Amino acid sequence: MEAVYPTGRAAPRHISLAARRPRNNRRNIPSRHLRHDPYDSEGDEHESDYDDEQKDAVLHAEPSSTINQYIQFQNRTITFQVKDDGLSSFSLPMNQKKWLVTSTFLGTHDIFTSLIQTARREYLASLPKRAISIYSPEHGSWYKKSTRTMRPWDSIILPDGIKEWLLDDASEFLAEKDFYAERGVPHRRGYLLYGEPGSGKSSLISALAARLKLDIYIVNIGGRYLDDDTLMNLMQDCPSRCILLMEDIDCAFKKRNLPSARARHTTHHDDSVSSSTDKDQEGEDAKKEREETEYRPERDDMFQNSGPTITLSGLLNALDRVASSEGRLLFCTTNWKDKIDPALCRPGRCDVWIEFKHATHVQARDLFVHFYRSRSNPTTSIDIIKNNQSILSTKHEDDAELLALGERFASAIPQDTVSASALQGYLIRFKRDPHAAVEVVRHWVESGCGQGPTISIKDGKVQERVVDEGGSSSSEETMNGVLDNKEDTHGSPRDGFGGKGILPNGDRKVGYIPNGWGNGNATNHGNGNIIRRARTHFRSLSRGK
Ligand SMILES: Nc1ncnc2c1ncn2[C@@H]1O[C@H](COP(=O)(O)OP(=O)(O)OP(=O)(O)O)[C@@H](O)[C@H]1O
Repeated sequence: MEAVYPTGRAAPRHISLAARRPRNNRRNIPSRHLRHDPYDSEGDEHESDYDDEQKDAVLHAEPSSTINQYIQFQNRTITFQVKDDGLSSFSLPMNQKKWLVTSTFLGTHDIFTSLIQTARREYLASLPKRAISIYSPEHGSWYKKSTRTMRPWDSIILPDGIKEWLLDDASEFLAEKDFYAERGVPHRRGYLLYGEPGSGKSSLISALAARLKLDIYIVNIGGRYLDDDTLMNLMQDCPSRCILLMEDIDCAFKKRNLPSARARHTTHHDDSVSSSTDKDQEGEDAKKEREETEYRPERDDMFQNSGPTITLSGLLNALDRVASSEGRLLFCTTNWKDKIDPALCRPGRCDVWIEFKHATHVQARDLFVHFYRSRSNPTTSIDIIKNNQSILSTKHEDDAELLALGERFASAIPQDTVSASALQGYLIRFKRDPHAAVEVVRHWVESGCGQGPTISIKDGKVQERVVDEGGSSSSEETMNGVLDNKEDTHGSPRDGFGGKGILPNGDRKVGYIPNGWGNGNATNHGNGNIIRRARTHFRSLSRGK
């Protein structure tokens, strides 16, 4: 819908709204015709409202062409009248243009602008939002960087009802604007999500944004081109009803001083799992640790001197000032809570602290079930492979079977030692074969849960990390060696894995399952088919299928 203001007249009493037919089912709204007030208390008047997904919407706003219609708006009567453009009735419908003429008495054109804005806001609010927009600062203003498909809420698997609690809390906060106003309390709420990497902090924020239909404004407070004034302006321009995200907040003011790689490693796995005596691995850990904590003068100085940076007090001011947008949800994330200045996460700034840990048994099971359950039909498990045949399971019993497999999978995962992202990475290797995923999970756990890449490509060579019965080893193939080797998926020595791992009976060694680094301690399950299937999946992955 386009607002066309009659020109050459002061304070026009009527205004024409041209209702255009959508081209390719897309709505074309020239946003420059509408005023944008970033401080509008309703808040969503950001021009981003004309996002791609919203252009798809078709607006039906045609009253009868024979009868005038009247509405009351802001204590004025507004008349609607449809007029055609005078073209012959023989012209094709797509060439005809209709005009929706609105008029009122004793008013100014402002009432029409207000009417359009109100109608648009209510209309957009009623649309099912299919994507969230991500904004970040550029040249001191917010710019839309991307549009993300909405992450399904049920794809986030957290223990103890955390996500349900968060949803309730955030929804209640958004609905209580008046409650805050009556008590003179700034309508702002802050959450600190802290804990293990890959435990779902960012994913939860995306899913919450999708669920509450909020866009995300990400500010990297450690950014080189951000100073206190710019940050203040950004906070003021941030619309109400949005999520303001500050990731890795511990990195903002100090040089990050990571604990040693070894310390990190032991938090991921219990001693029995992580007590690998693999000297190479130890050497690599030590090297990595040195690299991470070493002081590198040129690099640090370069960053410090290359542009303005924000100060802690600048950040606190920006968050607290009256001008700072109301109704926004602030989310700060960190892997190292203890490194954050207490002033930043005190109540009023970060009111709620949520700890994220490695996966519990229940989480591991639910992640498994969710992963293999079809999205389109939650009671249908996809393509479960049985006896080397791919079948589509549709019965409810299969759900029970999936749950039983999930229990077996979870029982192999040590409690609170493996991140949800590591579990997800493991399951992706067995995309369509939950049975294989269950069969070999113990070996994956024993070998250190796949720390590091499973495949690395360096100097034109594909290096696969495999675990052997005798301990860790790796095999190398040239790119051609792997890619040329297409005919065999059943254990020929020319299978792209160096021809190792064949047992006398022709089965694969279990230790050759794609499982990651470290000492395998693998044993033979005597289930060659499972192993072959696992390897076939793995090979497909390595070919990028
Ligand atoms: N609890 C979870 N439920 C579902 N998926 C998860 C969960 N935790 C992690 N994942 C998956 O792992 C990946 C990484 O998760 P995410 O980025 O949310 O972790 P994070 O805690 O923000 O990590 P970091 O602290 O390193 O930024 C995502 O692809 C996500 O799908």
